[in-house]
Amino acid sequence: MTALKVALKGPSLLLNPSLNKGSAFTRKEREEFGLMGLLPIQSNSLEEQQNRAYEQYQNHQSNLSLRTPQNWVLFYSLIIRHLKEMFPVIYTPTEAEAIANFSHLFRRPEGIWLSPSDEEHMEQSLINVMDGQEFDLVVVSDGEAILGIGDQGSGAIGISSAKGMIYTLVAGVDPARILPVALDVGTNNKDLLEDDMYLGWRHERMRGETYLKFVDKFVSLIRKHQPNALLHFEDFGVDNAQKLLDTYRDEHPVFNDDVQGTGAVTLATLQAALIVTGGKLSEQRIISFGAGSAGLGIARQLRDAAILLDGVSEEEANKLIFLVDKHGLLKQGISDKIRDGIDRGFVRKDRDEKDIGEWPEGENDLLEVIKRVKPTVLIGTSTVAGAFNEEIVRAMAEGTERPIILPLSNPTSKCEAHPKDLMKWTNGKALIATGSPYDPVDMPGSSEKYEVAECNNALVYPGLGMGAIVSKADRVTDKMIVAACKALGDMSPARKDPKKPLLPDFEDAQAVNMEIALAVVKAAIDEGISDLKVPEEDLRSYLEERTWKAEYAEYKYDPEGIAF
Ligand SMILES: NC(=O)C1=CN([C@@H]2O[C@H](COP(=O)(O)OP(=O)(O)OC[C@H]3O[C@@H](n4cnc5c(N)ncnc54)[C@H](O)[C@@H]3O)[C@@H](O)[C@H]2O)C=CC1
Ligand SMILES: CC(=O)C(=O)O
Ligand SMILES: [Mg+2]
Repeated sequence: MTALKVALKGPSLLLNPSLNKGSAFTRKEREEFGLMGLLPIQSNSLEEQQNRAYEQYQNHQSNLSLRTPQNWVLFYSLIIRHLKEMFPVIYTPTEAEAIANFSHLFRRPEGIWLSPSDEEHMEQSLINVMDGQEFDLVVVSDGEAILGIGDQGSGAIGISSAKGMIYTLVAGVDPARILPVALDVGTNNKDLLEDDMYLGWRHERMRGETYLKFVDKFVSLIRKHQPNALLHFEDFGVDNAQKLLDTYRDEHPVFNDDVQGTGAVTLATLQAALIVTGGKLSEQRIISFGAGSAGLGIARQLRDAAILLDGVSEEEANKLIFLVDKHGLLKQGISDKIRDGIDRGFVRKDRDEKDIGEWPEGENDLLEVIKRVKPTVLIGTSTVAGAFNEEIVRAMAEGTERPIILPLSNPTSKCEAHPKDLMKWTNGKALIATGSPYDPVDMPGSSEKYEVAECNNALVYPGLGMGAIVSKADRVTDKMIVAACKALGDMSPARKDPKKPLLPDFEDAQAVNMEIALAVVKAAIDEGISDLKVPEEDLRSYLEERTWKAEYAEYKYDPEGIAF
């Protein structure tokens, strides 16, 4: 193996998470890099370091200490070794707690914060953090709708970081080539504004034209300094998520995870469930409870898939979906309460399909909608914990043999239902997937346990993004997303055995995302938006060669070598 040329020495090397090996520096490296005396005398293997770190992790009072790692190889290799156990700690549900307490837990900076109060320094701030380096990926959040915990102001950096870490863990995007960004545009979260320790801009959240101009300046600077970087939008508020995606998606490779990633993972889940129940997508009656970024993203993805796969018209496809938000069913009679930006095609007529008939005047709640629609699929992205209660679920189970129920709100404390209750109330008939992880649950009438699939965009976006990065596609297109979706759906364990979970386990997330990335690269080439000239049979090894591995390289000092 050829040695890596490294330009940093002494404490600067130990403080650089990309190059730091901690106690794994060899005696030879310690002498060459001015590290003698800066580390205890023993030299460890990566495995020995992992064992120590795991012991510390197990003994630690709080899992929140896992933030801001000081040695990336150790950090990522440890999590990969215990993926299933540790994934929820760096992601949902623990990440929500870490973000909510961001200003209290803050120790070391990560990524970059950009704020309107320092707008004149925006370009220089980016130049400072980029330090002449090229990035493959920029993950940005403005913190308005973090998971289901709402406005978290400058704590947004936590979700940008976590989503970036998952790109590395699951798809092998080089962590040194990922830039997490928080757009600190103020907050309307009173608790934060009243907290003396709050580290963000103490200002009400910026809205309207000034907000859009600020974001536009940021996107223009990214396009200027990092013209090839994939721009991933995360946890923007519902009024901005789709708008920003529509504004930039034809200009630059951009991706909104809550809209597109959630749509993709949910479609893959549903396709697997339909193999078990034996129906076509276009024959379903689907209720999407919560019509925000995720709920609408899912509705659009399902509608588009019904058109593409089952050949139905757009009008027919729109009618498959019943959107229920906080004012009940979105129907003509409550038009004044329906947010701008919701596709009018999803708004139901006051007199609906034959067997549904006239909707009662006023607001029609979820129970009313369930009783009339007799849905086969119920999806939750409402952030309302326990919304799928016993009455609702039993009413659904009366109208369909195998109810497909997907309570997707995160973190666990916001989930619409606990899978064990769904199993109980449907007498073991429900097909379930959730947004956060759950332990297997009892199945009434069976000695076996039901493994609940985790229907979280993290199972699909890393491979999708990696595919976009490696193919150097100049946009992220619907066809690339459909390819990702299909690749994921094809790997569903339920396809082979209906008792198995609807999606592959997160334990297998790396292998799964390799297939997704491959499918996305092929789709980009087929669509003519990638100039990659690699024969199809070599694409897998091409992709593997570009996958970052959590392994140490041997170092050799060179003043012209790498320093980041
Ligand atoms: N499993 C997954 O992969 C994903 C899960 N999510 C989860 O979905 C939830 C929503 O996320 P976003 O769509 O980004 O947020 P959002 O704020 O854009 O949407 C939430 C929607 O729920 C509606 N809502 C609020 N109270 C309601 C009520 N009582 N009844 C019906 N609807 C109500 C809101 O009006 C809004 O339209 C969050 O918990 C988030 O963690 C989001 C993205 C991916
Ligand atoms: C999974 C995700 O993106 C969310 O809960 O917002
Ligand atoms: Mg999200």
